[in-house]
Amino acid sequence: MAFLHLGVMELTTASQGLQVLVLGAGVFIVITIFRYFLTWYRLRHVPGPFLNSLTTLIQLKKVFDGEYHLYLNGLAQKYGPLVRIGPNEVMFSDPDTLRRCSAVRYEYSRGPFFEALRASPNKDHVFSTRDENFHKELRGKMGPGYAGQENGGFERSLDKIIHALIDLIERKYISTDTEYRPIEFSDRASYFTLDVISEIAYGEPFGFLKNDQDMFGYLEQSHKALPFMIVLGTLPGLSNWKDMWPLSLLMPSEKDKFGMGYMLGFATKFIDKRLAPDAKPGRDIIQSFINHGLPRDQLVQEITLQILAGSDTTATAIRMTLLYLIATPPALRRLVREIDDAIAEGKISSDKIITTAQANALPFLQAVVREGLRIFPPATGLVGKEVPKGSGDTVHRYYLPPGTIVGQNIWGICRSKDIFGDDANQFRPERWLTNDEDNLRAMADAQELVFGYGKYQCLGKQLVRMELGKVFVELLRRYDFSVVEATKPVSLRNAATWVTKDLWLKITRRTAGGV
Ligand code: HEM
Repeated sequence: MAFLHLGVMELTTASQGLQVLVLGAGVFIVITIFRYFLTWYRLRHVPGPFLNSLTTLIQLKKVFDGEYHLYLNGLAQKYGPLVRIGPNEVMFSDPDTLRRCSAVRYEYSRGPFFEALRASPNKDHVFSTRDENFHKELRGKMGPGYAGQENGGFERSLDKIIHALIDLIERKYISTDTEYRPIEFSDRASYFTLDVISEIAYGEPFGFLKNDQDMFGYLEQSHKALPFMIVLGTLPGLSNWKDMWPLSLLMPSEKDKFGMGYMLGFATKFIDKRLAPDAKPGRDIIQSFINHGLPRDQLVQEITLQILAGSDTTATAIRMTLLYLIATPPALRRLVREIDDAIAEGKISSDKIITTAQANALPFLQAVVREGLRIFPPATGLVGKEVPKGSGDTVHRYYLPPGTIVGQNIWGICRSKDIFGDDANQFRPERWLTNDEDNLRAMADAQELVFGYGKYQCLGKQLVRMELGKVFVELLRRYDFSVVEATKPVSLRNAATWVTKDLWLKITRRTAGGV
């Protein structure tokens, strides 16, 4: 009997346990639905596709489709200046709102997307941190290094790598009437920028150009890692998970023999050598960071970030501007004429790499650089900022409660007909030579936003300008370029950043005006 009684008691306890469990699950589901509803309700007045207001998965699909920039711009054209693109995300398409979100005085902060940019689990660099005070402190310490102060500037380093690029072309890729030697220029542009960054950071290039090879499988691995990064960047709630076990195992490690992990390991060894008690101080960007008090671990993160932030973006600017030039003969002819005339008049030395001061004095070259960055912004992500705590904000007459993520449609800004005229979709550097000061100011103010603005503005902007000013002159004074396959000159995918492949070019030596 006692045995039976015990059995009944156990059954009762088990069914009570089950009831508590079911009740708990029920409460959890109700709270989740309620919170979900509240999130949806907060932004119900902002126009946008209904499905987007329910889930971020729609965006995720569009990112994987590879034309995210066109999708976002299409939404802007359909729904207006402010569109709801996710449950807690809106997107704007005008310069004023972009400036507002990044200006010091408006106290917006970074949204969760930025955490996806971490190179190591739980370690932030200046581009990933969401702690506004830490971000400000880092920018203060690194600003002089990025500006090239204290290390004699970037001129010599850039010239060295431009020589390496020319040397590679001369060794392997000059076609003639009798020899056909096409070059896949997309990767070579990345090799160039990766060597620039390593030369500037470590005083030695990685050797991509010298070896004409994807060193440590860096490009291959970053292309493979892209889907993972896309998911993390688009579903920001997941960003923190990747820093936890077991997902943290997928993150680059200093022990890796290839890819970003190898770069991390390389940076660590380099910094340890530099910080050793008997080490001689260098004259480079890292020494500037050290002099301004950046500790060892932070140095490793920042130096790795330079590669992440500065290589593919600048390579996109180089490869796509060159492609637009090839496809626009009047602009190409005018640029080549400007270069040839400058050489003939002694404004550019005939046997040395053009200096930045000389490049800055060539108006059409500067117009080409601006136009290339405008027509094809290298970084097209939303880089969403968060509406400050307190009373929220009002954008385009829509109230946005605190915590709303506000993303930018930089593609739309750069292709705006209101700002750039009816031919905004055409590559036309001549637009920058207008005498209309007001129009020029408005265009320049909008185009500059490809580098962000204010407290978040790109720290590599000055270096990029120098690279672009030099590289086009040094290529075009020597060579003619043509595409190999006119019906599909390049393979492009946009996933907030660009994945570019198969830009096959034929390079021939110029017969006149070269050095
Ligand atoms: C054409 C090339 C480039 C473009 C278009 C570009 C664009 C951008 C953009 C849009 C941002 C983010 C702004 C925001 O959050 O609102 C950014 C941030 C940043 N970029 Fe660049 N970038 C380029 C090249 C470089 C290079 C060469 C470097 C370094 C060597 C670099 C270093 C950085 C850093 C460190 C940040 C973070 C700034 C901060 O957190 O305050 N970038 N860049």
